[in-house]
Amino acid sequence: MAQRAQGRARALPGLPGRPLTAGTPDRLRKGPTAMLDYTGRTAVVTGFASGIGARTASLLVGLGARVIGVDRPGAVAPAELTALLAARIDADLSAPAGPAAVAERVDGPVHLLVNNAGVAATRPWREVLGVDLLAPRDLTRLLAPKFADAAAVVTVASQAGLRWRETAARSRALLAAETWGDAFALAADEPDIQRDCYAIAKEAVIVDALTLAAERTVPGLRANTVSPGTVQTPLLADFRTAMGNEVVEGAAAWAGRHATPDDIAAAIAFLGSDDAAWISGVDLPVDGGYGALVFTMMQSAAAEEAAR
Ligand SMILES: NC(=O)c1ccc[n+]([C@@H]2O[C@H](COP(=O)([O-])OP(=O)(O)OC[C@H]3O[C@@H](n4cnc5c(N)ncnc54)[C@H](O)[C@@H]3O)[C@@H](O)[C@H]2O)c1
Repeated sequence: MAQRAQGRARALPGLPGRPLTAGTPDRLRKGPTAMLDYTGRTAVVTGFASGIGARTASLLVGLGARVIGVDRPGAVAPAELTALLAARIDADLSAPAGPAAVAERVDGPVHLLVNNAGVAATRPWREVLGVDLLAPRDLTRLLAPKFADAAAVVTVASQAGLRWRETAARSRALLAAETWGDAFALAADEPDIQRDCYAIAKEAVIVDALTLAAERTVPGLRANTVSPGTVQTPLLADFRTAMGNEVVEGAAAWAGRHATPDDIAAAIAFLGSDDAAWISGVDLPVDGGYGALVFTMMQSAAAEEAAR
């Protein structure tokens, strides 16, 4: 497998600051007993045309997977990456017909679904709730009949969803909405949801994975999320607009850099692999430790407050 991966490694058009390479990073090439063996596995990656999704798709191909890439109609993907895919499905995941079309067109069995497509709060709140929350929720369930016996879903959440434990009741209410219209109606009455739509969508996908793991709604499915801090992708410019440069650069200044798409793709590939067979219902922060810093700062602030 490692040899095959090595054979496929070649340069793809770059993402900011780093060439995109189809293949396995050196640190993952460990010979015939290598971890992360995706030989004979099929993975569906949404938002594959750019950033974290592009890197994840190329890494999974390098690890032996048959990868089906999903992105919006007209999304421009590196041609070399598209050539490595088993199939590309064009679907707009900002409307309920999107996940339904993907589930219909995917040919299974599917071993891994990576719900990665996402937009920032620079977009209208309905679009953010659709792409970042309702599409992953629906696609995971609609693909259920096509999942292999032991399958995994990894959804890309965010450090912005850090408060998911405190806000789980709101997340559950959104997740319980039968139709997208019902979810939008709920949000229409809550200015908070509209204002913080990105963070709220990410909190909810973490709670959704936890619920899938606990309730075994889709039998045999392991469900996990990864929560990146800031990542050097085209979306970072939108986060600068939505959150302000200071917030975006603050985390990177502390950690020494933004994450690269490689950092996130490696975590996704691990959680999706058989090597993570006993891991389900976990949100994995991939943020250089920044979340830990925020937690300890909050603890200190609470202790100071209590001492007053
Ligand atoms: N970049 C960061 O700093 C960061 C931080 C935390 C979490 N994330 C999350 O990582 C994921 C990937 O983001 P990225 O940074 O690689 O961004 P990106 O913009 O490079 O990639 C996002 C991909 O999603 C696709 N997409 C967007 N709307 C879609 C739609 N309606 N239908 C189908 N596909 C659609 C885009 O075409 C694109 O290919 C997102 O879920 C994002 O929220 C990113």
